[in-house]
Order: sequence, then C-alpha cells, then structure tokens
Amino acid sequence: EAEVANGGHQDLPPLLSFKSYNPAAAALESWVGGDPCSGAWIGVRCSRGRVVGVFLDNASLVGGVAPLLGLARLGVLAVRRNSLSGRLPPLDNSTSPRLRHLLVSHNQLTGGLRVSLPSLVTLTAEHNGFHGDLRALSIPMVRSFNVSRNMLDGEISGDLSRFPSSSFGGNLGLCGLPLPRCVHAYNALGDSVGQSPSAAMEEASSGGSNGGLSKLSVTALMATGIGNAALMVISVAISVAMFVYMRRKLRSWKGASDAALSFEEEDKVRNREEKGQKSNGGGLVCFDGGEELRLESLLKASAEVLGKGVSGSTYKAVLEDGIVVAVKRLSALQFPGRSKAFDRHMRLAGRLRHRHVVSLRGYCNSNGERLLVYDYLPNGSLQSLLHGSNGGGGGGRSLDWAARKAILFGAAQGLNYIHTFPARPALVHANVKPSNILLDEHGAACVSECGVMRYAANIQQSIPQPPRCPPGLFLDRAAAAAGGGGWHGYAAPELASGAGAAGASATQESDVYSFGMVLLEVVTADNAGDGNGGGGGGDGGEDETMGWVKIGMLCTAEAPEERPRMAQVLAMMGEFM
Ligand SMILES: Nc1ncnc2c1ncn2[C@@H]1O[C@H](COP(=O)(O)OP(=O)(O)OP(=O)(O)O)[C@@H](O)[C@H]1O
Repeated sequence: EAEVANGGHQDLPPLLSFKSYNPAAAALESWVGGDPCSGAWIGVRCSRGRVVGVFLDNASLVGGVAPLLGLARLGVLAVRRNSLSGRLPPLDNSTSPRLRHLLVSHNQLTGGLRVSLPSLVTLTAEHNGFHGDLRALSIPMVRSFNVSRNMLDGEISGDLSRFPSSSFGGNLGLCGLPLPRCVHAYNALGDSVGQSPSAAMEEASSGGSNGGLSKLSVTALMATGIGNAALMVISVAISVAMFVYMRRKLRSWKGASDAALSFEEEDKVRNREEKGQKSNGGGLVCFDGGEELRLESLLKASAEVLGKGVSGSTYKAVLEDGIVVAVKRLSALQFPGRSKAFDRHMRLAGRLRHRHVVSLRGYCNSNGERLLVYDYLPNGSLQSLLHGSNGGGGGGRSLDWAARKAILFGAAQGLNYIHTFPARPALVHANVKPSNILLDEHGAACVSECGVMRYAANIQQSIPQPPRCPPGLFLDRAAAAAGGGGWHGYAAPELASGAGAAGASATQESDVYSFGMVLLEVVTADNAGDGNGGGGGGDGGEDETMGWVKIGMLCTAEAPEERPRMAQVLAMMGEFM
C-alpha cells in the first residue's frame, strides 16, 4: 500500500523535506534509506506500512512543521520544545483526516490557529507566537487543550470556554470565559460605532445621555449634605450586606483562583528572560516590537513634554520615520548609578505584553542616562480624565458610569496580568495611581510603568501625606488620594513614607491597596456630566455603586493579608460588568 509506482515510499517526500531543514540534526541521523517504516527511523511510528506518528520532542529542530503535517495518515505529531518556526498550515479533514494529537508547544510557530478537525483529541500549542483570534478553531472533541503564552486575542467562545484559564493565560488579549469578560472602554466612552473616544467623551461632556447621575449615588448623597438619615441607614445596611456577601465570595474564590494561576509553574521549565531582546547600539536594548528603535533617532527626535513625575519626566517623541513613542527619562536623583537588579527588571518588564499593559519597547542605560521607551497612548490618562491635566484638582472630562467601570476593569486585568506573570520573585507594580493608567487609541485602559518605583532611591517627595481616615470614611480617603498628587495618597499604610522607600518595599498586597484607592476615587469621582462637579458616583444605581465601594474597601483593608488578590478583585468586579 505504501509503495508508489516508481518504487518510493509514499511518506518519504514529506519526511525528507522536513529533514532538509535539519541536515545535521542528531535526532534525524537515523532517517536514511528509502523506508521510513523499516523500524530504524527514530521518532517515526508506522502502522500497516504508513507513518502514523512522529515523535520528536526536545530534538533541537528548526524549520516548519508543514511537511510533517503533509503525512497523509498522520495521527500524532509531537514536536514539543524545539525551535520550529513559520506558520501552522490550516488543518481540516481534507488535509489531515486522521490527526488526533497535535503537540507543538514551546516552539516559535506563528500565524493563526486554523484547525477544523472534528476528531482532534489533543491540541497543545502553548509558548509559541500564534496570533489572531480563536474563531477558526473547530475542535469539538478535544480533551486536552492549551494555547497559553501566545499572542492571541479576541473572545473565547463556545466549547472552548469549558477549559480552565490556564489553557489561555499569558496571551496578548484573550477574554471571555474562563478569562475575564471582554470589555472595551471604547464602547463605554462612546456608544456610536466608529466614533473616536475623544469625540465620544466630548459628546458626553456636552450632556450626552450616558452622563447622567444616580440620584442615590453615594457621592450625590455626600454632596447634598446627607440630610436624609433614613437613606443613610439603608445605605449602611446595604453596605454591611454587601460586605458579608463579598467576604463569603472571597473565601470561595480563593481556591479557584489558586488553581487558575497554576500555569505559571510550567514556566519554570523555560526561561525566556534573555529572549527577544536585541541591543541596537549605544546601550539601547530593544524588546519585542521595538526592533526599529535606534538611540540616535531617539535622541534626535522632536519631543514634547507630557509631564513630570517623581521618577522623572515623560516626553512624546516623534522619530524621523514618523514612529511616535513615549520616552520616560528617569530622574538621576531617584535612580543614581547602575543597578544590575534594575537592568534585570527592565528586561523582564520588556516581556510584558497584554492589551491592558503599556508595552515597553526599549530601554537605555548609558552615561547616567536612563530612558524607557513605551508605546505612546494617545488618549491621556485616568488622571487627566478625573482631574484635568497631570496635576490634581478639577477640570476633568466627564466620565460616565460605563466608562468608569470599563477603565477600572481594564486596569484590573492589566494589574492581574502583571501579578501573575511568571517571574521569581513575582512582579509588583509599586506605583498604581491614575496617571499610570493610560487610555489607548480604542479607549482601553492600560497600566504603565510596572515596577520602576521599586528601584527608586529613598528621596522624600515634597507632597505632604494626606491624612488617613478611619476605614468607614472611604469617601474622604478617596478624596484625599485625589487631591494629594504623587503616589502618597494611593500608597498602602504599611509602606514607609517617601516615594523611593515606599516603592522599594511595595508588595502585590500594597498594589491591591493602591488599586482600591483608585477604584474608590473613580467610583466616587465628581465629574460626570459637565466636568465641573455637580454630583458624582455615576449612574450605576445605589446597589451597584455600593458593590463597587465594597470592593474598594476590601482592597484597602488596613491589614495586607486581608486584602484580596487581583484575580479575586477581577472576579468580584466581573459581577458588575
Ligand atoms: N506611554 C505614554 N503615553 C502617553 N502618555 C504618557 C505615557 N506615559 C506617561 N504618560 C503621561 O505623561 C505624564 C507624565 O508621566 P510620568 O510617568 O512621568 O509621571 P507621573 O505618572 O505623574 O509620576 P511618576 O513619576 O510617579 O510615574 C502623565 O500625565 C502620564 O499620563
């Protein structure tokens, strides 16, 4: 059956074609002679004279997998942990009618995942460069499935939602069950299709229908003097009920979220820290997507100051070839000298790729100059939305309830990604505050500047520490944070004062605290409608507003160990999305 008219084995051409990519590979040394089913070909399994399986895990192989998938009777392809590249060809019943197990994880395969095989049982494709969405996956019988650590995005739908989040984690932008829901702040900022976020925001500020305020919102109550004792009692009762409910939820989620994050353990096997980085001369290290950056063009670029913070100044730079980036020039005072730990951290931060995290494209550390090159996000920051420019105080654009929720949910996803990124020790953001939550061209909230403040020197800020208030007075705490500027208003109480010291001792728990402060500020902000005050709290309805406030209060628990993890915060927020 295996013989063709000219005497050659039918499966020989695809196998030899694959071998041609790897002429010197030790694993394929035994692939000689005209009969791959002679029993001498290592890694080749035959049945009735035809190749039905290829097993070449950990064999240092390069080239594409397409030739192997051209084997007409192939049932199993296991080529994990090689350096295979190129696209996975579209697979369906006409190309691979017998394929049951496809194991291609830990390679460098790219392109979309287009697999429509009703009988496929195993698809493990984690740790590759697959991109696009999962719509072209039709694998109803699959029992073992993993596409984590790729560059996939879009919604997880249908049958695939039955797999755990570990099957999908670490992608550029996958969302939907079992991951958090897909939310676009873009939609929230403006309902009309095709409308730009800024146009949408303008429309809202000029009295758009979504800019209305809840008559029963917490801030509205506060603003009107809280004259109504009965309403207050009801609010407190709802608060207590929500609090108890959230605590209970929290306990039940604890186990689930632990399981959900277990995929990180796999990462121990492979350290990609040094991968995807090139030095483009002059000490500029470029990360994925920043390959075109050159230090000379950065230094020559026309620049516009975006703002100045504790850690340095940020510029919008337009490079010669028209590329626009944001360049953060770190303060020499806060970041003196060379630090190996900081360099290491930057290389790690350069690997963070998530739709709700601002991508670091390059990093330069030479002659006492430290430049961080980020994607430029054109729609400002949460700080500017809430309070106008970089500084505190009034003048912010209107922000309806849906936009507030979308921004918070997006930022929480970004922070959760950072917290669950496989790194030892685990990553900490250390500077969660509204000016580090930026809006991209679609209006999606992205967290910026992961971990930078952990390496700042112990330089005290001139901004006074706002007073801390008893836990019950969450609105005062949020207001204090809003007015305080810097990071102080958002820093957890257990951290030492002073930006550098506080950043250095920051933990994931203190990040959660800071996020909680941001959440409380956003939920109770007073700039819905006309941008000049006039009540706040959005149009979420009293129950929902109180629900968000309770999440904020859980996050800002005085004791770090009582705070939820970001995965739990996300799950709680998901109930209101
Ligand atoms: N990638 C970016 N794209 C667009 N704007 C940005 C980007 N990064 C920062 N900005 C904006 O530049 C301004 C200055 O940011 P910068 O990070 O220097 O200061 P900060 O966040 O106020 O304080 P800190 O030094 O504590 O981070 C902020 O308004 C911020 O929103």
